[in-house]
Amino acid sequence: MHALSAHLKSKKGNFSLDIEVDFIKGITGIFGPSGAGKTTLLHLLVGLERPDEGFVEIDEARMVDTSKKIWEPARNRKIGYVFQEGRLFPHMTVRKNLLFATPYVLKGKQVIEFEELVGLLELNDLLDKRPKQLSGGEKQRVAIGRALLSSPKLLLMDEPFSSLDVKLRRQIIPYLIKINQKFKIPMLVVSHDLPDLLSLTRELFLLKNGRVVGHGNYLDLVEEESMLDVMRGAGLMNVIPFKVESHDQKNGITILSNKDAHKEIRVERELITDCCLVGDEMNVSLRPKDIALTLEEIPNISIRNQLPGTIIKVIQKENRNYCLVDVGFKLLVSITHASQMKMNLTEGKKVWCLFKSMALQINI
Ligand SMILES: Nc1ncnc2c1ncn2[C@@H]1O[C@H](COP(=O)(O)OP(=O)(O)OP(=O)(O)O)[C@@H](O)[C@H]1O
Repeated sequence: MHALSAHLKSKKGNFSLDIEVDFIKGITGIFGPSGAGKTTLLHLLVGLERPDEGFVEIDEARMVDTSKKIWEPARNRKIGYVFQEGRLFPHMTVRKNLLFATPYVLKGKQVIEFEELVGLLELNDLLDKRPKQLSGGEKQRVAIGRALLSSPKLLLMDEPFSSLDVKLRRQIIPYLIKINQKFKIPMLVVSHDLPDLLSLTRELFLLKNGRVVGHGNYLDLVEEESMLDVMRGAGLMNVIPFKVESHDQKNGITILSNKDAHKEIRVERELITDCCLVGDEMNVSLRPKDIALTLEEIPNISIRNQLPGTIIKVIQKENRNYCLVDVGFKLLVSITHASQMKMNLTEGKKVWCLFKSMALQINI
């Protein structure tokens, strides 16, 4: 069963949108440069704009079909929508804002408990305040809570993290992942910040000029030169799932392991006992420019991580080249054109990827 299936066409001035989206479950990211049509797409799905042509189907039910003159208003679509700027009711307290959508939920059908949600989003101390007394980040947390309390079949979020500081992102991102896994609410998240989006999901739709130019797993998409171009300005990043294997207090390091890879891989990170226990799973970011390539392993060097791999793709850009290296999972490495020429880095070549333990950033 498809959570969402839609094909929409819309024209606004010089801008035309013609987009097909289809997904079943999990979290899907929508990434694209400013003006690509991300917000317009969400508006069309949720019912804030009418398409010139097309359909929207949620859990196999047609919400919009221009050929059959079907048009369900937003309130019937069972879509939770978190606006870019939150958009709370200014005259209501946080509690009333949160509870606003719940009367629509049939008794006994509500899947998300108010108390549990308030606790997880840290809204307890805010319940009696009004939106104007809240910071941007607090408003956003309330907006996310309100959307979830309507027990939607689908949750759409437009730049949900833009006003949150790093600490709150770290709290909310794992919560959204948990919500998605626990309540099976599929989510469509729009962002122009790639590292943020990749902390949530690697399943992406890439939008440009009102069209879908790519759809699939981030690491497969970066292999396509045209898609790499769409993503390049937005902070290309490796986001790798790891598990805390052990903490070595004596040497001040934490060992992380990745068992999703086609071979077991261990890396070292500076000790991270403050946030993570043995067994915890997390996404770890590693910037392509923080990885060096060598043609052999280097003993007696302070760089703690050296992973052998094979170059599967070389992408040449003006003054910066990219190598996609299979080390068990795919790593995107950025190198200068001069290094590529000097080391004769070509597809199929065996290399070692070197990165300092400090280059591994714990996202969540
Ligand atoms: N009412 C309108 N009339 C004419 N053009 C419009 C109108 N609203 C939006 N547009 C144009 O539609 C295009 C898509 O806008 P949209 O807000 O969907 O993009 P976006 O990808 O969400 O961008 P951003 O990341 O900057 O929010 C833009 O070129 C915008 O100028």
